[in-house]
Amino acid sequence: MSRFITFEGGEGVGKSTQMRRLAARLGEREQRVVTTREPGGSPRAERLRQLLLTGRAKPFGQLAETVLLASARADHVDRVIRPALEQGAWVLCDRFIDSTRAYQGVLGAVDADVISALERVAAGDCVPDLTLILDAPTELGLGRAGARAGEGARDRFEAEDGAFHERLRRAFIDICRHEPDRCVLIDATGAENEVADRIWDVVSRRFDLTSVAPA
Ligand SMILES: Nc1ncnc2c1ncn2[C@@H]1O[C@H](COP(=O)(O)OP(=O)(O)OP(=O)(O)O)[C@@H](O)[C@H]1O
Ligand SMILES: Cc1cn([C@H]2C[C@H](O)[C@@H](COP(=O)(O)O)O2)c(=O)[nH]c1=O
Repeated sequence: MSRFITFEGGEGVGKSTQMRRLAARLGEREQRVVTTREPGGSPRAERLRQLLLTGRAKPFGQLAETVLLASARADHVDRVIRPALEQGAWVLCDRFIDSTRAYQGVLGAVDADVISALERVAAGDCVPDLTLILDAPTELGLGRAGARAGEGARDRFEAEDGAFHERLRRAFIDICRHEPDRCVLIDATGAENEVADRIWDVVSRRFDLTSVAPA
């Protein structure tokens, strides 16, 4: 059984934090875990991440950015995700296909057929078994992200206005509604421990780990 879990949601909701928490919990149960992220995750894809997040690719337009994201994803899947799954590891990934659907598809108005075609080319059969969509009021997520980065260090999406982030939140909720078997909406409000417990509840039930005690 492959175990590919992705973390999705708006800016600053706690995806990276919760991915680390879940990795630690799985590690305590002697599971082999690979954590990774998008855009990036492999050396070549990390170079494309720099282009995208600094805004240097922005003048080329939304379609070109979407193609760059797909190129980065193809390398990441081929070199990191698929090999790890084939070796029996759990793969936890901070953002994946749903971020492209939400940011480039819904917010960027790139045609849904183009997004789907690029998704098939880049990810192929590497579809997540479970996607945790972390949801919180946008001001909470942006506040957390701002406190972490300092105002001057926001990336180009964090710097978008409130309406952008509300639409983004709605886009992720809609994705969850359309794919209820794969996606689970997680209440990301409250303390880190509380959110981690909500996630563990979902993961341990889904993958039958409720009776596996920490080593
Ligand atoms: N439940 C929580 N309560 C308070 N602070 C939190 C919580 N979860 C995460 N944080 C803090 O909020 C900040 C953002 O968290 P994190 O980087 O995990 O979010 P993210 O969703 O991965 O952000 P981004 O979308 O920018 O990648 C960090 O400083 C983190 O320590
Ligand atoms: C995978 C992916 C990501 N993005 C955007 C979303 C975020 O603003 C950044 C990544 O930054 P983070 O701090 O690592 O969350 O990239 C996107 O627009 N499209 C995508 O497919």
